[in-house]
Amino acid sequence: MSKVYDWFEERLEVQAIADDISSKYVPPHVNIFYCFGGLVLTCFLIQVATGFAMTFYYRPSVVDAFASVEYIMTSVNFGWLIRSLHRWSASMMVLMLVLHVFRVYLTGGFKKPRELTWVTGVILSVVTVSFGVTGYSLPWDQVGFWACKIVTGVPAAVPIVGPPLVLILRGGESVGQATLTRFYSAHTFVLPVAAAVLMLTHFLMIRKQGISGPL
Ligand code: HEM
Ligand code: HEM
Repeated sequence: MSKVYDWFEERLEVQAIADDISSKYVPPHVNIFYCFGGLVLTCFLIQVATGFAMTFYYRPSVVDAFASVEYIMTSVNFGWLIRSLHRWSASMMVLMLVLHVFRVYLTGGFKKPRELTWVTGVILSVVTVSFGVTGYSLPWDQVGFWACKIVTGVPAAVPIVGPPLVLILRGGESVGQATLTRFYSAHTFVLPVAAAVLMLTHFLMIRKQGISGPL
């Protein structure tokens, strides 16, 4: 065992990493409410795993989407469980996020020097809501279709930049295949990459500064 350790230590200086991890202690004022951020991350990881599993069967076409979700629910082994987990954990992620923001706000965790952690958090909350909005339309059922029509129409109220923004979101004048393709691409590629990068930044800053002090 020690030979294996020495081999890695000589090449990668693993002891320095172990020292860094084991030299940090949880301060006494940290209580159960400080778990909410980690719970948001846990929900996100469940979403990645169950969402990835569904991409094997889900078909992002206006003709096939609904039938493919029906197939996931009735024929795929444990498909009903995987989809239900995805649905429940999506709601839990938003709930944990709200509670996390309450904790940070009420303990003053956003104050100097943690402003940038708060800013990455604000962008993360927009990304999380966008996950929910795009995912909700993917089954292309009645609620999903009309939600998509309403949500993509909202920017039209903004002068000048609004109408072109609607075109970009819909991929055309009306909601159709181009819109579903865009929502699917956003839901399973653009947003996951954005979330991963933002979370890494969020965590690196928290790691560097340590948790905020007691009230
Ligand atoms: C996907 C979303 C998010 C994840 C995974 C996440 C994760 C975390 C984790 C694990 C911590 C460590 C302490 C704790 O858990 O309480 C933390 C701290 C923090 N988060 Fe988040 N967070 C997210 C969203 C947000 C949002 C929306 C905000 C604010 C608008 C925010 C602001 C902060 C700040 C300021 C800290 C440092 C607090 C301190 O040092 O006391 N985060 N976050
Ligand atoms: C890499 C990450 C993800 C992948 C690959 C993924 C994939 C999918 C797929 C294929 C569907 C269509 C199947 C269905 O409608 O049941 C879906 C639906 C959905 N997703 Fe995701 N997803 C991911 C992350 C997320 C996250 C983080 C959230 C929430 C904040 C979320 C919320 C939803 C919602 C609400 C639905 C609709 C569920 C339903 O009506 O059954 N997804 N996702």
